[in-house]
Amino acid sequence: MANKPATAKRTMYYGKGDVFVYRTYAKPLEGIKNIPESSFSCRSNIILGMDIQVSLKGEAFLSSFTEGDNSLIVATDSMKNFILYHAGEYEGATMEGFLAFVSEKFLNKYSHIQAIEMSGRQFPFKEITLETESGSEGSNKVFKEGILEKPTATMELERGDAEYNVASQQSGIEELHLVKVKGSSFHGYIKDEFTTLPETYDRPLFIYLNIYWKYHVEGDGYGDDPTKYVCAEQVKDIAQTIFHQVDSPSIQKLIYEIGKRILTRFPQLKEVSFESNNRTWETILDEIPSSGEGKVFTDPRPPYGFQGFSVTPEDLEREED
Ligand SMILES: O=c1[nH]c(=O)c2[nH]c(=O)[nH]c2[nH]1
Repeated sequence: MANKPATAKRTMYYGKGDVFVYRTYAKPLEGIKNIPESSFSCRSNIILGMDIQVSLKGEAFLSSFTEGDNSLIVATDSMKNFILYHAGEYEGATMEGFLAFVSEKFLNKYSHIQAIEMSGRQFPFKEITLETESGSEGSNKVFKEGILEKPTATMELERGDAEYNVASQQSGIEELHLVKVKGSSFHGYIKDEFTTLPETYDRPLFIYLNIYWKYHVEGDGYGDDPTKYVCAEQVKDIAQTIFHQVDSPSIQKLIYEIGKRILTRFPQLKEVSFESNNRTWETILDEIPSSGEGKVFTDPRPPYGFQGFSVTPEDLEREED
């Protein structure tokens, strides 16, 4: 009889999302490398705020799906408690470090878990500024929420024969919304019977940007050695600086330039990747006679365009040659 084809590994996981963790007075993140594009130097971590997601994987969970046998189920409610309890135990300074710490604790505690995937979005609380007789200074007690862009992290830890292995790891910053009112163009694209878009030599380029990065050595992303840690705030500042400096012919070229600068500043990274959206405003009035360069725009109508691209150190080497 012919051999049966090997059955593909089935999808199977369960977990908890939106585990909101607010840890106060975590260890400050200090001693990061300074870069020319950013004045960012420290996260006080007076509030380390995170929205965490956890998924557990393993063959041991099969009977819970097929038989309704819950005897090996860690209730997702207990997962939430586990994460919150360990937020008090964590002695490090980064969300990446916290995810790694909790993942390891889960695998230690429940030997039937084969792999655990955790991800998080950080809420950057910013201290409010107080005006005093000697100038303005930051409050160390009152913080405001509401900055759009958020640092992210995701990792998967697998149980190996002798040790735990990091199956994947990525850090990022999401929801960076940037508009450049002049100095961007888009022309030279295919013109055929489907083309209605006029060429532009100076468009108001509005982009939504998510940027992600991976380390050569996963542990560098935990922040235990702050000189190796890449801060989302610095990556954001690089993206903003390049957007200001480069008169881009397209979003494609713009994100490539941002990626190269990030890899130049942080050689500990093996990849930077992008998801970008084009939200360029629609021009209503191209000229306002009384207002010099003034124009009037409105939000674009759907649909929107997008790009995905990753940049690696080989791109830097190729350009050096
Ligand atoms: O930067 C851009 N890249 C494109 O591929 C594209 N396509 C389009 O219609 N507008 C733009 N802008």
